Amino acid sequence: IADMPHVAVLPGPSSWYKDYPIAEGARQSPINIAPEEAVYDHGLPPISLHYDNCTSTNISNNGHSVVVEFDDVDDRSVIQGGPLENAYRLKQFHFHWGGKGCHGSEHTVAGKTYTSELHLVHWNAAKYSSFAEAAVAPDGLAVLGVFLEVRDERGGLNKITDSLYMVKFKGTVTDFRDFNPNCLLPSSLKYWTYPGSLTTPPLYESVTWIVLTEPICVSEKQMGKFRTLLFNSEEEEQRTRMENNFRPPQPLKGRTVRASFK
Ligand SMILES: NS(=O)(=O)/N=C1/NCCO1
Ligand SMILES: [Zn+2]
Repeated sequence: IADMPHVAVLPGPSSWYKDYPIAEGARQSPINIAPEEAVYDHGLPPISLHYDNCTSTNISNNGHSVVVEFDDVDDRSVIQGGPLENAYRLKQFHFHWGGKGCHGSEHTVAGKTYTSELHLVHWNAAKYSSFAEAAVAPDGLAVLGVFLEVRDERGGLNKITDSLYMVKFKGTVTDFRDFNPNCLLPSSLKYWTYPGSLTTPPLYESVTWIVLTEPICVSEKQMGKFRTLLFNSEEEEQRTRMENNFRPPQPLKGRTVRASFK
């Protein structure tokens, strides 16, 4: 036994149900979006994003992704409209990506995967007094999903990719001020929306998903910088590249995906 190999097995999505039974719940995310099955809802207003006064504070590696956090003490940066009854406050954004190649997104569109997916996480501060309280409420969170596909470089992403070397290891964080996520949005705000969950443990079924149909383009070089991040902390001997940090699509279980467009 003493000479057992030190192979750390990362508990992947397929074993999360053991610690988080909700993993097999009725409104889990991500899902495969089938555009032909989506129901156009003419009652769905456009979504409106107010990020101009947003205050980014830091960028960090939490061992699952790279996260940019925002000051969420007031409604200076919110998403509203669309399927949302209230304004939801921007708390953080992060990404999911693959290894080399075109997989890496969490949601898929008619089975198509993208190289990455950006999640802008917001919480319902009109009804709840903290992110933690909102995170366990069925209408507590709203996550805006943006697909990234490999083509030309996206200028607005460079401030992030040029900072990644400072958060290489799990548990590292560094100041990251004056970043406005408007520069990471596509020209169209056409979206699909459905009731879902966090895609990472604890997988709470508290997310109204708003997934934009139009991807943004990023370069292979920019994606390569995400893959220089590590899952491990500097103290650990293991050096495992941070990639394929996406959960695969989950059963729809009778949910309807609504489209904001015909
Ligand atoms: N991938 S996700 O559903 O946005 N997951 C989380 N976890 C904390 C905030 O957003
Ligand atoms: Zn995410």
